[in-house]
Amino acid sequence: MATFDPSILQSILNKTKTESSESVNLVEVPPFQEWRFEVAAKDKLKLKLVDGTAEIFGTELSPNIEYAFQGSIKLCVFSFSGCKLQFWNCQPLSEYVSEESCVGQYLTLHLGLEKQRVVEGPRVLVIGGKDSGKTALCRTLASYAEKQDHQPMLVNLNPRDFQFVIPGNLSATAISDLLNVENVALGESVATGPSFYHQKQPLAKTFGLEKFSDNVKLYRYLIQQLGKSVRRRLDNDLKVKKSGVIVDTPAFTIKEYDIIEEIVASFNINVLLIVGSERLLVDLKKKMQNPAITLLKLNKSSGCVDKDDKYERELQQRSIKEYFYGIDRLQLSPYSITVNLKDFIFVRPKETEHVNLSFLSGDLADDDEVPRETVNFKQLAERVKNPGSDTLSNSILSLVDDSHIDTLKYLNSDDDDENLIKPFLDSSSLGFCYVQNCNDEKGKLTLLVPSPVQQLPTRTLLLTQFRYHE
Ligand SMILES: Nc1ncnc2c1ncn2[C@@H]1O[C@H](COP(=O)(O)OP(=O)(O)OP(=O)(O)O)[C@@H](O)[C@H]1O
Repeated sequence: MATFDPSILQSILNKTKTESSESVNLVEVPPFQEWRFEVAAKDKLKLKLVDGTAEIFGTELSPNIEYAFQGSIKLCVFSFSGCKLQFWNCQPLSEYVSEESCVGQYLTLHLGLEKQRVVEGPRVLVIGGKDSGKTALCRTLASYAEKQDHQPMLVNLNPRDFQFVIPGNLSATAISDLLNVENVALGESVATGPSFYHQKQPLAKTFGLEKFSDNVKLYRYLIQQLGKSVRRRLDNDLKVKKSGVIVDTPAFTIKEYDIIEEIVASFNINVLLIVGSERLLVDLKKKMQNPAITLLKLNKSSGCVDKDDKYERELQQRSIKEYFYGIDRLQLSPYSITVNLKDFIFVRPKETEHVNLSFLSGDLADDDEVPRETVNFKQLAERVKNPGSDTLSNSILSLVDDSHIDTLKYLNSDDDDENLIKPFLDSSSLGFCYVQNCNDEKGKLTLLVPSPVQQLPTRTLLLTQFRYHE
């Protein structure tokens, strides 16, 4: 007969996760630890904070409110004081409580940045390897600052990512209220309609391509343009200026040093955070001689999950869906509008051939420089000649703010002058629409737009590389 082992009973009693009924699970998160979970693509996990305090990447959860996390999501709930969470509706793909949270480190960093928030707040640039937790860190820092009544500018320079906009954009948003943890794009914007929280108004420059390397010159030009707009905002809004700027980026290596320099100059960066790569820190220290910039290395969280291409595409499609249709708790009603093709100017970014610079042993080709005065706009974007269903079907279009451009002049001419491209690239996006149907015979285009409009607020549509299928 088997003997009773008291350690088994002890381990059952110690287990932090217990099934309190058939379908509702309880997780206990000890202080300074985090519960990491992953939800499968087709599932929806419901979650409630039933005791203590908890946050997701810096955004506090409200007690006893039901949160829904739609599939394909990898997150963690951290607690400073310890908490109890209930979850139900589906079993996560994986879940565990980890003692190895990086939040203590993020908090120390936040307190350091907080000291700089006197007249002009810190301008922070976050760089690091792919999936090293750059976005999680930026979200956390922005949320902590917001909690202390600041309004930091959260800037996203990763065109594969999306913050209050859809993918393909470089954006800057003043964070004036909680981020929406249920929404993959962090929340609704003024363009999409109602919101739980104070609506965010992202400033977006449409890049339109998926990877920054698809057209480095255009990418760098838009960084300069966004930097200018952010500086204007800081000059006109003392609260935002005092709060500072937090810049999220794609995975750069030292080979992209010229782009890093471009960002540093455009956003007047004074704190450079390198996540998880000592090598990158050492290389940057060698190249960056500016004493006004503080370089700091942060550890990569052991919770970071690799996002493969398929997963990123799923998230991108979801962000587009949520842009038009909202989330479960706050469903939006987009509108269809039919317009004449001939009434619009279509511009699209040019995809340039990928140049492999790795053979240059870390130094960049001179050709890659974008001297500010001598940009050749023909290399950045082009006018779409004869737009029709073959080019437009299912595409995502950016509504370019052309209020200051004499668009009639361009509509009535086939001119491919490079001066034509510049004003459009210098403009911001007013929002996005999706091509539901393009009737070549009738010359009509049916678009899905987020808000009800009699007519589109622009005559210029920027055709992105992104497609959406309902
Ligand atoms: N502590 C954590 N626990 C669980 N999941 C986490 C944690 N930190 C990050 N993640 C997840 O790991 C993935 C990678 O993190 P994140 O997107 O922040 O990295 P990134 O460096 O910004 O990625 P990219 O290089 O694509 O820009 C994301 O799905 C994120 O939600």
